[in-house]
Order: sequence, then structure tokens, then C-alpha cells
Amino acid sequence: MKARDLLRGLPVFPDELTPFDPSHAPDSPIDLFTQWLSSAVDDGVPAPHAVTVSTVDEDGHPDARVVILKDLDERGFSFATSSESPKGRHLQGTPFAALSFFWQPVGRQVRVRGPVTPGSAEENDADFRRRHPTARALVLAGRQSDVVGGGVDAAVERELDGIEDKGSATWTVYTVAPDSVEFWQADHERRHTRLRYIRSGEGWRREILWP
Ligand SMILES: Cc1cc2nc3c(=O)[nH]c(=O)nc-3n(C[C@H](O)[C@H](O)[C@H](O)COP(=O)(O)O)c2cc1C
Repeated sequence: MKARDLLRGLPVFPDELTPFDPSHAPDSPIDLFTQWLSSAVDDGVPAPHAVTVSTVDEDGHPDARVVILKDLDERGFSFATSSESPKGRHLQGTPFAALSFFWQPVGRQVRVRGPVTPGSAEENDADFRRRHPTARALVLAGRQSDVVGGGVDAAVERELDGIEDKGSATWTVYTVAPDSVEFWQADHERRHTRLRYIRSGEGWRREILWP
């Protein structure tokens, strides 16, 4: 079968879709995101905290990968990674990111854009120490996304020795402070509902987008 035929036959959304009435949405996108996240968990959406983070490199070219959302509050959406990874280096050069969540079982997408700030040394260290010992050893034993020359296991074993006393100079919690957050709810007749919040002074302006 040709890829095109295979792709055309694939359904995207489930038969039952959750209704979304933007006129009842809260004033803050953080509150709406928290509501959507909570119902995604209740509805059994797999890994609703997995999010695609897009960054741009030094040539202005985009790159994207999935990370885990670690926290969310009025400051923004936080994830953690190595500052020496490609995405960490991108964020140092261009401290802006886009986040995209796709929750297929409920036909929902959330898009976030905004400037990114690294956490304090204390925040970064606290997050690092909450990680599994092997995950910590991997951060210390090599640089994320470097080509592996060999001996990963041996390097990890070396770092595991005394791991409880070791911190990382590179593990970083990055927070995306949203300038805009768009909530997208699928509709079977393609009249998708799109509500975008735009930061405006101390609060948020809301607008409905053409599907
Ligand atoms: C479900 C999932 C969750 C992930 N979570 C993280 C994460 O929280 N932090 C991280 O650095 N990489 C995470 N990764 C790996 C990244 O997608 C990526 O491979 C890695 O961070 C290197 O990205 P970079 O080369 O663009 O810096 C995750 C991958 C998947 C599939």
C-alpha cells in the first residue's frame, strides 16, 4: 500500500468529542490549562504532560523535540534539560520557545509561545536531585545529544558511585512565560473551536480564531 493511501485512511479524532464553550473559559489561560490537563488525566489521555518544545538554532532554523512538563504556575510552563544540550544552547542564543500539546483521545491541542528563563541554582539542583540516580548519572557522564563514542555503561557506572552527593552544573529548569496560549478543540464537522489568550498588561485578552 502506498503511504498516501495508508495516511488517508487513518482517523484522527475519536467518535466522542468533549464539548468546549469558550464563553465559560476562565480569565487566565493557566487556569484553563489546569482544567484541561486535569480532565485529560481523568479521561485517560496517555502522557498528557509530554509536550513538544520548539526552539531555533543559531542560524534561525527551527528544531523540536518532546520533553516532560515539570510544573505550571502563573510564571509559566516548566521543563528540565541540560543547558549543554542542543535545545539548551538554542535557548541561550534565542531565549524563546513554543510548546505544543496534542491530546488525541479528547481532540485537543494547546499551543504556548513566549520567552524562556532558566531556573535559579537552587531550583535546578532540587529538580536534578529528584531524578532517578541513573538519570542523574547519565547527565553527569556525557553531553546530551553528542555522538556516543562508546562505553556509556562504564561511564554511568563510574558516576553512580557516590551519586547521592553529586550535583550538576548543567541541569536546568526552563520556564516558558506565555505571551500567548491557544486552546483548540476538534469538531467532527471541522468547525474547530480556537480560543487564544494574549498577554495584555497585567491580564489577558481573549480572541476566537477562524478554524
Ligand atoms: C516522552 C518523552 C519525554 C522526554 N522528556 C525529556 C525531558 O524531560 N528532558 C529532556 O532533556 N529530554 C527529554 N526527552 C528526550 C528529548 O525528546 C530529546 O531527545 C533530548 O532532550 C535531546 O534533545 P536536543 O538534542 O534537541 O537537545 C523526552 C523524550 C520523550 C519521547
